[in-house]
Parts: sequence; C-alpha cells; structure tokens
Amino acid sequence: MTKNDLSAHTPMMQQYLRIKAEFSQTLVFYRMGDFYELFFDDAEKAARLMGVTLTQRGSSNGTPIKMAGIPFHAADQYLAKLIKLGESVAICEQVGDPSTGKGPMERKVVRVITPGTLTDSDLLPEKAERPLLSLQIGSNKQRKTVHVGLAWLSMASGALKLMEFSAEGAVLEARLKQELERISPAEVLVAESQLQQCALLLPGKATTLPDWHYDLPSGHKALLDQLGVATLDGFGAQGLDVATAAAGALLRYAQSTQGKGLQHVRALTVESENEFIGLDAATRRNLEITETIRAQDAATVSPTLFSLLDHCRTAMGSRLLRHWLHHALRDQNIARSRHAAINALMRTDACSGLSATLAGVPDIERITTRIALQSARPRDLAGLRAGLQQLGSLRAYVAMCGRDAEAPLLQLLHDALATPTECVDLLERSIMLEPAAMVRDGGVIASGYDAELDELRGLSENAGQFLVDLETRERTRTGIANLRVEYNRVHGFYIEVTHGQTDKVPDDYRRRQTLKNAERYITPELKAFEDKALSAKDRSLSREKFLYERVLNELAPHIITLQAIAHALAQLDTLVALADHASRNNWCAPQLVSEPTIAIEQGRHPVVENQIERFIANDCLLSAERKLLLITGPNMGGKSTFMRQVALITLLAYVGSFVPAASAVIGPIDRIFTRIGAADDLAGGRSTFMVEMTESAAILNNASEHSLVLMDEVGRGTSTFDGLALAWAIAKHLIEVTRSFTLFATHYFELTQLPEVHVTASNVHLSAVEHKDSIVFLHAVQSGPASQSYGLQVAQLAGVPAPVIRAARKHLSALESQSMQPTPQFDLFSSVSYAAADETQENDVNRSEEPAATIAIDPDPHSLALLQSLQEIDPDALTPRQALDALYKLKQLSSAAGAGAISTAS
Ligand SMILES: Nc1ncnc2c1ncn2[C@@H]1O[C@H](COP(=O)(O)OP(=O)(O)OP(=O)(O)O)[C@@H](O)[C@H]1O
Repeated sequence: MTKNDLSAHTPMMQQYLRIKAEFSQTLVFYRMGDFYELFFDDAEKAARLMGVTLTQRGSSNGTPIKMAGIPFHAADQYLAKLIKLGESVAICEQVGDPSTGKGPMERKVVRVITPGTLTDSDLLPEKAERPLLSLQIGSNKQRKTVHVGLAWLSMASGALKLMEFSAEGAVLEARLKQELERISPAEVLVAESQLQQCALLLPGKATTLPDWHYDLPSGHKALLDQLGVATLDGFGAQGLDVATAAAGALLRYAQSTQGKGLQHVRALTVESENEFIGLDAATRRNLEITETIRAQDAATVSPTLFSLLDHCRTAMGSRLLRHWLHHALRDQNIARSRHAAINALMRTDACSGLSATLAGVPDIERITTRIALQSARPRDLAGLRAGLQQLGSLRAYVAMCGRDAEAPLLQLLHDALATPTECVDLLERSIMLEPAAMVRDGGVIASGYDAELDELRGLSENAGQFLVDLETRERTRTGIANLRVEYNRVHGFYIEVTHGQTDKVPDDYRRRQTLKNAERYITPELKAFEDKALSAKDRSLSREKFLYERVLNELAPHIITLQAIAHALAQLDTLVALADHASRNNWCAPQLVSEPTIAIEQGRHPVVENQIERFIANDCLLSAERKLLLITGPNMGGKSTFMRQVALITLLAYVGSFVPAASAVIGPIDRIFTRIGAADDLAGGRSTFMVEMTESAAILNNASEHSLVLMDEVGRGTSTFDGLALAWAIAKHLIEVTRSFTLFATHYFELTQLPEVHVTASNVHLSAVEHKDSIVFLHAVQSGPASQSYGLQVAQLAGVPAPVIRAARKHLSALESQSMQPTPQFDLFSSVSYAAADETQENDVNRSEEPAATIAIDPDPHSLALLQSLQEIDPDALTPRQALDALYKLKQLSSAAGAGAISTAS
C-alpha cells in the first residue's frame, strides 16, 4: 500500500499504516485501551504463531481489516513465544492525552523487542546470554585476504566486545563458524550489500541494515561517545577498523530498539585470536560442553559438562560458568589463580555458608541493566536491596578462606564485594519492604520517604474514619438516627435519608438522587472532602511514579559499581560451585607447567564417572617424546571415553577448575580438536564421509605442536582400503608435520605398526577378556596394541540374533583360513601384508610411502607386465611421439590385465 492511498482509510488506520510503514520487518503491537492489536498480515502471522483467534475489525478503504488482539497485561507470555520463534516486535503505545485533541490518540513505538536486545527477565533465559552481533567483511588488499570484523553486545549485561581476523576461502568459513558457535548470538546484523556474501556463512537469518550504518568515522564516534572516552587506545581497539564500523551499526541498532541510550554499556573488551584455547564447533559438540550430542533443545538436555558442574546458586554464576567452559584462557596464570581460590575455599567450611547466602542474591547484573534502561520494576529494586544486604556476610566468609598470598583472586573478590552504602541506604529508605509488582498499582515507595506522598496517602487512607465521624456528627445535628454517609463509583459520596425523615434535612443539604425509599444528598463539606479524597488517590499514584523514576535516576551513577559487584558475585558463585564439585567428587588441583606434556594419573571422565557405579580410572602420558597414542581395543571397550576424558581434563585445567584425576600435569595448549563419531550433515548437504574429511582437513591445516587432537576411527566412512590408507597418512602427518599431542583410536590394526617407525608414537589398548562365548570389558588402558577385535562378541551382546552370529563366525573362519585379504578388518590381528612392514624393518623414520599403493594383492602376470612397463617409462626422456606409443602399449597391457582379472574372479 502506498502512502498516497492512506487518505481513503479511517484516521486510526492511517495512523497505524504510517507506523507500520516504518516497522515493515517487525510485528507491530498497536495499543488499543487494554489490548495490543495486530492488523492485516501481522494479524494473520501472529495469530498463527501465538495461537490466538484471527478476527476482523470493521473495514477500511473498502477492505476488511484482519485483526488479532491480546490483553496488554498478558503481553509478556506472547512476546516470549514470538521471540523464541525469532520474531521481532515493535511496541506501539498510546502516548497522547485522551482529554485533549481530536482524532485518534497519539501513538508511538516506544521500544522494539528483538531476539538480540532483550532485557526483560520474563523473556530471557536465566543461565545463558543472548548477544546481539554485528558482522562486517572488509578486504585487505595488501594481504589479499578477507578481513572480518565482529562486534557483539550482551544487552542484558552491558558487555561489549570486538574482534577481527583475516582469512580466506574455506578457512574463513570455518573460522567464522567457530567464532559464531563460541559467541552464540541470538541475532546477527549485516549491511545490506553484504547480505548475500554473509548469508552463506551464517547459520540463521540475519537482520539487514543500510550500508551507511557501517560507516567507519561514525562507528568510531559512536564508540567514543558510548564509552565516554577520547580515544579507543586504552581498550586496545586502535586499528580495528572493520570491527569498529560493525560496532557503530550495532550501537545504533541497540539504541533504537530501546528508544533510549545504553547507560550500562561502559566498557569494551577486545578479544584476540590467540587468547583462548581454540575449540571448533565440532569439538564443542563432541565434548558435550553445554549441549549433548543428541540435543534437540539445548537448554534442557543433560548431562553435559555444564549441567554437571552447575551448582551455582545465582543465575549470574551459572552464566559465568558457561562462559568459562567455552572460553578457557591459554594464560596459565589465570587458571592458576582460580585453582588457588578453589583450594582455599575447599580448605575451610566456608563453602556451605557461601552457597546458602548466595542463594538469596538475585540477578544483580540484569537488574542493573534494567535500572540503566529505566525498566527496572519495584521488585527488582527490593531484590537488589536484599542482595546488597548480603554482601557483608559474603565478605566475612571469603575472609575466612585465606590470606592474600595464597589466593589473591579471593582477596580481589573480597575487595570488590564492599557494600555500596549510599545505594543500599537509598533503597532502604525509598522502597517498601514488599513492594507491589507494578508502580502503576501504587504501594511501592516506603512511607517516611516523601512528606507529600505521605500526606496524599493519609488523605485517601483516612477517608474511612472521616466518613464515620461525619455520619455521627450529622446524625446528632439532624436528629436522623438512620442517616448514612456512603460512597459509590457513579455518584461519589452522599448522605442517605429515608423518605420518612426528609423533613428533618437541614438547608445546606443538596439533593443528589431520589430513590424509591430514600433521598441522597451532598453537603458542601462532603463535596470538598470528595474532591480532595478522590484526587488524593490519583495524585499519590502519580507522585509514586515520579518518586520511583527519581530513585532510578539516583541509582544511575552507581551502575558501574553495581556491575563490578555483580561480576564479583558471579565469580565467587562459580568458584564455590567448582570447589563444591571438586570436594564431593575427589577431584585434584591440576598443575600447569611450561614443558610440553599431558601427564594424567588415574584420570576419569567427569560426566561418565557420575553415571555409572564403578568407573575405571586410567593414566595418560603424553610428552615431547611420546606425542601420539594409537588406541586399539574392542568396540565398547572405552576408547572414546578415554580420549574425551583426556580432553576434558585438559580443558577443565585451563578453565581453572580442579580435575577428575589423582594428579594432572599439563603444559601449554593452544587448541583442542576432535574428530569423533560420524553423522550426515543433511542440511549442509554433506555425507558422513565428507563431514569426516572436512573435520580432518581442518585439524591437519590448523593443529600445532601445542594442540591436543582426538581422532576416533578416522577413515571408517569409506571403503576399507581407502579408509586405512587415509588413516595411515593422517596419523603420519600428525606425527611428522603438526607434531600435536594426539590420541588416535582405530580399528585398523595395521596402524599399530606406526610406533615401530615413529619413536614419538606408542600403542595402548583398552583391555577385555573373553568369558565363554562372551566378553568382559575391563576398561583399563594398557600399553601395547590390542590382540583381538571381539567384534562378534560385541554384536552378540547387542542382541544380534544367534543365527546371524553363527553365520558370521563361520564366514570369519573361512576368511581367516584364506590367504587372500578381503578386508583388512578381518586380518587385523594376523599378518602384516603391505610395505609398512618393510618400513618397519628398515626403521626409516622419514619414509612416507602411501600404504594404499603398496598393499600386496597377489597380482596376475598381465598386471605385473603393466606395472613393469610403467616403471620403465622415463617421461622426461620421451619425445611426444614416443610418449604416445608408450600410452598405446600401456593401454593394451591394461586391457589384458583387466581380462585376466575378470577370468580369475569368475
Ligand atoms: N573407564 C571406564 N570405566 C567404566 N566404564 C567405562 C569406562 N570407559 C567406558 N566405559 C563404559 O563403556 C561404554 C563404552 O565406552 P566407549 O564408547 O568409550 O567405547 P569405545 O571403545 O569407544 O566403543 P566404539 O569403538 O564402539 O566406539 C561407556 O558408555 C561406558 O559406560
């Protein structure tokens, strides 16, 4: 509909359509009295998404107006539903004064609720952030790479971050995916002109903004203004032009959704590429850090590392724990300071006291944000007061735990938890003990805080007594014993006299209403009281509203202090949760060292140990001399569990947690990679094998000697020979080129030869014993390769029907008795049949023949002749004519070899 058409509509529809034109991409909740109404296409869409009835509200310009409405007091639950579905909603309120003006009441969009800019407690998940991210792609002509700038803001906490990185092609895609998985934005902003380019890289739909929002000078200025500084150098953001431009667009968008400035965004953090232990998207999933591999709904599914450790008593603590698990820092000192704090907490019995006290602390971080945005509700302030009142006792518990030198982090937290007395005093004086939920209902501001409010309240509250007194006085004055003073909403206050008594009524009584049995009067005194009493109620409500807003304004200067307290509380809560888990599960303090090593004694898998009755602890030793462990053993033997537990212990050590082991000594780690399990990526159009190889490629290209790499049965997604050859070559690359710490689980027994040619590789296996026809898993890691694969026994355990097992056993012995090798799987534990064996004998560490090309399959004479001719050819010495002749000859030989092969087969 064009603007020109508007005149044909009713005035109200004209107003609606003008507003809708500005918010074409969002649903518009248009306030009509006690309802929010949606019209036309919005109504249809919202009715479908919210499950409300689609109806009709008259017609405008000759067409019926489709309408869906919801009561305004129930709006939150509908908003939650829409936001969860990724919709944005513009809230359009009545802002005009109904008594003045003609035509429709003035209305204005007061805020836009989008998935990435939520601050309401009802709409946000308690234990997770929902950041808003802005993405900008710039090119770096000198380096011929693409430069990506990211800026993201957690609206609910006020944390603003920037990051830039350069990459190209597939690496760019993988890198961006990794960062997006880590940051996990609820909403992504991109410039219109980059939408097409970014759409391929983004997981969900993006919100587009005009290109000029990404203008660098304006972005730079927006950041300076927001942070109230003259230069960005102090934040380490100098030169981050692409990210700065992205930040400008982000701030403009965030402000526009709130309809006001973002007072709570006061600091900026620049994240650098090498700050954290790198975990790619697959690794985060495989290690089940905050989501299980099979998760449908990530928020509810457990067990995960997070669900296991989350003994936090505040939502702030839970969110920080989640953040720590995804952001293990490479800096060993930070992890060490957390270990020391946990140690100090465990030494005393402060933990239980801290835990109980923290349970009474509300989400001060998010309340502070709502104070800044002036959307805090009365109970937020009462909660904040209760939380701040706990700081004294929390500090006392922290003081019990130790001295400066032993746990400097606890000392820092102790200092940060000082009670902000001015703030607490204001809250204690101004807010009632148990205030009403909404300011509009009154009953929020404490009595004694404001004399005018007290007087107004006095007037409306003392009305009852005044009326009783008046009734007694008037009865005496008139001699009418049954005279009554009463009130109703329509007629206000009145004096009621029955018909039989009306002759006694004094002159100053004015008749208000005549009933069947009685007359109702008003007197000048009663009228004056009525005016005062009725307006007192309204005036006290508006005075309360005014005072409440003033309290919010007076709290505004304390925002930075409150944010610091919230952060300290979150850290304390997280540390107490980790200490609690460590002491209950007998975890130990890991030792972080500068030598390259991962030495774990009696390690356990943190999640699995809690799920089964008897977990078998295992050692793992990796060092500069022992970098790759080839792990063999039966299916179900515990290979994956062992590999994951090593990765989780390493990660936990750098998160700053204690670890499930008797001891753990861990050197510098830059990234953890995993290639575990296989699943089709149907949505991405990639087969199991393609996923497997893509992940392997990422590892081979990016792993370093400080990386920990987990490879589980790589190569099994393709034919046996191809798989074996690839697994062999990948292992070799990890040993010789990347030299990463590697745990390499495989069913290709041929690979167990690797340690004989590579001194930094070793064999270990998960043991099992056969008992009658069945198998008992010992789950113990022992040195050397496995001696048997136990595939049939495991199949039997899994319930494969007995006749199938019998047939398999028969076929297996037939295969074993044949000299030919149909699949290496069946020969894994017998002969070594390819050139790797020669390599072994020669013990030549540097040789790197491709095993697939050297696998010995008894060739026929034609094939031999073909091979011989091929070997005799020296391409550099041939003229083009000779080359053509040689090609014809080879072709002839190959036809003969092919015919030979067919006749052998038949
Ligand atoms: N150390 C252990 N102590 C006790 N039970 C264990 C241990 N390790 C593994 N298990 C149990 O064995 C089951 C199978 O372990 P896991 O998946 O690690 O075996 P796997 O060797 O990787 O098997 P597959 O080769 O089939 O993938 C686990 O679910 C767990 O219940």
